[in-house]
Amino acid sequence: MALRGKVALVTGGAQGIGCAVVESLLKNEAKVSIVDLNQEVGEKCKKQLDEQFGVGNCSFIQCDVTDAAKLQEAFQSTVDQFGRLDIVINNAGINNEKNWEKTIEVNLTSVIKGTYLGLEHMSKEHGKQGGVVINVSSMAAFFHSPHQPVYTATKHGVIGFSRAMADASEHGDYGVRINTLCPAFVDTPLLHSVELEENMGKFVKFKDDFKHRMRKFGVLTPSLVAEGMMMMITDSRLNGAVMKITCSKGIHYHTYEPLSA
Ligand SMILES: NC(=O)C1=CN([C@@H]2O[C@H](COP(=O)(O)OP(=O)(O)OC[C@H]3O[C@@H](n4cnc5c(N)ncnc54)[C@H](O)[C@@H]3O)[C@@H](O)[C@H]2O)C=CC1
Ligand SMILES: CCCCCC(=O)/C=C/[C@H]1[C@H](O)CC(=O)[C@@H]1CCCCCCC(=O)O
Repeated sequence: MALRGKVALVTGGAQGIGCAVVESLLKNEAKVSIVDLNQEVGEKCKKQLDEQFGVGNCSFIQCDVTDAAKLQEAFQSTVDQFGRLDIVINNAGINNEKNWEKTIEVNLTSVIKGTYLGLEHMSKEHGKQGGVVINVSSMAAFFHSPHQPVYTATKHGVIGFSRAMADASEHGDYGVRINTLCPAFVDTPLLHSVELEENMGKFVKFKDDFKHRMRKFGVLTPSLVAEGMMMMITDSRLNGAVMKITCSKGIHYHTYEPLSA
């Protein structure tokens, strides 16, 4: 599955799921722009990937995705450096019920902005060649919980927005596929935030329920999530798809009732 000649931008690409996806993209010969808030981790990630895949195949751009101007600059810098844009993965996300406004900004507002910026650089309505956008939601959009009310809301929103935009792209002949990824628990640093009062506020008292669900449902590896991501990137039939990844069923898709006439 060569992606030679294709260019990808991954937000939150410095660690966790994003880093696993960046590695998969590089393995398949894409060029990748890593966009992440964390300067130290991002530079370390790029150094490791340069050693593994050779210099010149990926770039790191330190950027807070909630800073609209910086995010726009990151997209433009990617196109300036690699000459085009074909794949956008809006992956950056946080889990903070105390600063819940920030959670909405990162997990939903910035996914919307990243999708629109992707269309600016990929859509046929802008004279571009087309492409694919993958927005990262969560199984929290299907199994709500008492300790992540705003995180849950943002992940519901990602699905609704992405499916509506997929329809808009089809009706508007944008040539851009827009799909959603919904992993269950994944073994990344984000998972540990549920233990912290600074993240969860008053909801931290529900952390035992969260940990019970982790034991019950299991914890995925970032590499399996990256495998699902690559499937949605390369399968040109998929637009408006909602991929679920769980320990019990692996990689599968949510099916929706067809719109009644
Ligand atoms: N870990 C899990 O159990 C699950 C995670 N997800 C989602 O997957 C996505 C990735 O999460 P993980 O890899 O687990 O988390 P992580 O915390 O390991 O990585 C997230 C990355 O996003 C970056 N980031 C955070 N805020 C940012 C901002 N404002 N601007 C730019 N970069 C920013 C961080 O620096 C970090 O490198 C998130 O959207 C998360 O909600 C979905 C389901 C399960
Ligand atoms: C706290 C940051 C990481 C959050 C990871 C995430 O998205 C968790 C979602 C759980 C939510 O908090 C409540 C749940 O039960 C969600 C996980 C649901 C997994 C269902 C698996 C079902 C199956 O295997 O059949």
